[in-house]
Amino acid sequence: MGLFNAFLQSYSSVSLLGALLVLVLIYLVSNFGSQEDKDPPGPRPLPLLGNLLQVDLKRPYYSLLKLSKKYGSVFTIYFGSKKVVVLAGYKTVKEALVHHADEFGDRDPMLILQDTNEGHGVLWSNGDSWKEMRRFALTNLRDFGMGKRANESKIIEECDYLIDVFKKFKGKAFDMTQPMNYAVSNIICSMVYGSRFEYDDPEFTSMVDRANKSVQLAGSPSIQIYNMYPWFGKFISKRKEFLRFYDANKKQNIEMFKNLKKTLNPQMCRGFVDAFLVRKQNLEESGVSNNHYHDNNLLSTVNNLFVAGTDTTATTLRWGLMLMAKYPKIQDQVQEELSRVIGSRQVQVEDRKNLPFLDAVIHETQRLANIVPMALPHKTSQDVTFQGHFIKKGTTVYPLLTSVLYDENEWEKPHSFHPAHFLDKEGKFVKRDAFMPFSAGRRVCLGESLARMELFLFFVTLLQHFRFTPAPGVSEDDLDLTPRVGLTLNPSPHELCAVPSSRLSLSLHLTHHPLMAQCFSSQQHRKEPPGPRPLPLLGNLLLLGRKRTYLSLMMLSKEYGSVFTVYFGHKKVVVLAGYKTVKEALVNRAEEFGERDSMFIMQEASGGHGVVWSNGDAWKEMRRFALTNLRDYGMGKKACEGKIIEECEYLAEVFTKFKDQVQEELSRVIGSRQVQVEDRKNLPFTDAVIHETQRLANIAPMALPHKTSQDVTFQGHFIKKGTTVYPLLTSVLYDENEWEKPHSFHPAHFLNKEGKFVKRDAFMPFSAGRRVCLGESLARMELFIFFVTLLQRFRFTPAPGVSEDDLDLTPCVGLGLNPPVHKLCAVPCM
Ligand code: HEM
Repeated sequence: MGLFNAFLQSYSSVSLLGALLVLVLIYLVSNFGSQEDKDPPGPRPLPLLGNLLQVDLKRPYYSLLKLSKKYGSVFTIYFGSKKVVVLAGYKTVKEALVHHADEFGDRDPMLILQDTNEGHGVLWSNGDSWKEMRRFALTNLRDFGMGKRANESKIIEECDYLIDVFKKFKGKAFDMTQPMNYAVSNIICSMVYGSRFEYDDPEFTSMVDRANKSVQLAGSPSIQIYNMYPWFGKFISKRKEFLRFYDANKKQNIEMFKNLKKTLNPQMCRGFVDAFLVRKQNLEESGVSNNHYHDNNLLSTVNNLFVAGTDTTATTLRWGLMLMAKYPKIQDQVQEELSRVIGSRQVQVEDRKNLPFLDAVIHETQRLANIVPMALPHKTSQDVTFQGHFIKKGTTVYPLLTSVLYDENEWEKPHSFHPAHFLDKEGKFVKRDAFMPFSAGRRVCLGESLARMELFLFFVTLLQHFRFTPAPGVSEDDLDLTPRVGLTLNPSPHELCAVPSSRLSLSLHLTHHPLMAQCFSSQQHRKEPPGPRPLPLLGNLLLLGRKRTYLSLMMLSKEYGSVFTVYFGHKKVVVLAGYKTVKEALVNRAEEFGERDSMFIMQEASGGHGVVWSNGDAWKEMRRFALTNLRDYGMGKKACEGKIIEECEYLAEVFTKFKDQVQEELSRVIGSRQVQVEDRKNLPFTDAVIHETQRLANIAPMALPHKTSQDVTFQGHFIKKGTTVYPLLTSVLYDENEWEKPHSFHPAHFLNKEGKFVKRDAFMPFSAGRRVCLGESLARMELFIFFVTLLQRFRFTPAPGVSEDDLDLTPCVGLGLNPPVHKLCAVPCM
């Protein structure tokens, strides 16, 4: 039925008859459909139509699943005259894609995508060009943050924008497709173009809308007919629409490339496009012609990343929210786990391991949503004998991912939404082999790590802020899970309500938890943190060393514990000491301890503006803007590396002026190559030395003063809203429970027995939580490159006449701890 409907949608009956006649003639002169002995079995094809009568073109994956029950896990089917081998079930798909990765690893582009991509790019290409583009895209997307921490804050920031949009609907029902697409698209855009876009920027929104519509069109029955019978092309209106969208996005991309080219700085690539243009330029300059870095590959690869990076993840998220609305009890469980484990603080990727139920729900959403049901068509790169069947080189192969994700031998309840598929008896998360929504093998999804991070952060943040329900008048049962037709499976059009879950309801929720209930009841006693008795006017000033307040506070913490009160004159201050306490306050209770308390002098100077000394919405906006823009200008990215290396050169020049060594000898010896950030992983000892320097130097010993944003009960103590709080970072970096030799310079703190670098939780020189240093990634990169470059070129020694022991490590007084005034020799290395 689907087939004939598709015909009737697209043709007049006269042209249809004419076309059928042509097909009959072609069939008669061909030996179509003749089966070889060892061909995989399959239903007998009809002339011209092949097996189209057995396939519902609106849901071909579903028909193939049914056919696999009859013909087994490797079978042949004819889409018109096109012979296709279908692989079904986890074991078979895995065996083909993973164990015979090369043989089954080529792509068979559908005709409509061959027309537009012409064998370029990464999705629909093959051979050396595909290999080079895939490698280049992977390397560069990783450099621009894919799967890394750098991306985490970008995604979290984008969640904030999305939340603002959702809030505007004030709990009323709306279609979430567009805002979700824009938010997700911005993540790939910032990696590809180097910037995000506003949701009301018509250039951006039209590009996303067109991409989304194209994916839907590419899976429509009439375009499938075109893929099988190209002769009908000009009669198919959806094909024309698809090509129109493709051309419009192509034009827009060409315009964007032009603009990026105008401002291109090879030392500072903003994103994938810059990196590509620089590579292209370098190859041209060195006279290498005939390479893969040409405009067509740029255009197709960017388009592929843009489409694949937007549609898939946004669709999965919409399925997730719809499933939450349909199964409110599961949503309850997710939100209970969220409030118990992270409360209202900002989520981090690291939290995933402590949120097994939520993780299971995301995995189960991906499994059931099954958004790429037949993967993308593969092709055999050579003759293969597989499970006793012969498959000729060049045969189209569909790895039927539906049959893996719904495999009855692998899943207990393959057709239900059952998060327990991913939980063991103790409620711990368990991986499942047959979880294969990203496919596997050579053509496995290139954006898997990015998608996984996005799904987690977006999903958690949305569920922290909203409760999702069906539109008024629609029951949970009415929510229809039948997917819309398309190349990827979207939910059918629907609206949901995103009802803001107020902080109050979160807190109320929390009081049900025994630990929290304990806190709430102790609040009634208003037990303030202990501390030394203050004198009138002076407070505890006599106890606080004038120069090294942080050391006095360390001493006081030994007496009064990890949360204590101290009076700076008449100003009451609560001090937090030790890794566990500081982390609990700044990370787990980020909101309550996240305000800045201005020092009077800073308040006078800054007027409460800017990002360090401000609070409220102004701070939020400035921090977000500064972070986005510093990142756009390279912070924490490869783009920054070149800039820092350049600066090292200037510094090295200054240093060498003080020595009488010959410049020429210097450059010859250091002529070895320049360090790169990537080298860090191969320099564990250097890395440990840098970390240990930061730990021991402890340059921000009391962080900057915080302030409670509301009344807080913390570790049994009551702290009033507006109280100044000092997270005593010294007490974290020198915590005797955390460090083996807290007061010595001991790089081994960061090395395991094999000499490999190990992270330490109590390494917190940048502080943590809401007010964590905004420039952490930049600083870490600078420290590494400066330090390594200087040590590559110089040996540092005390000034003549000063012994190593004479070098005094007592820091200078100041807001940050500087080394005391001293001179060193920078002796150029051989
Ligand atoms: C939930 C999200 C996603 C899902 C379920 C998904 C799934 C898939 C699947 C099934 C394939 C086809 C694999 C095959 O042919 O065997 C694929 C390919 C691909 N995906 Fe994804 N994907 C997702 C997100 C992303 C993102 C965010 C990006 C952006 C970088 C991306 C980029 C690609 C590319 C470039 C390919 C083609 C790889 C090649 O042919 O070598 N995907 N994806």
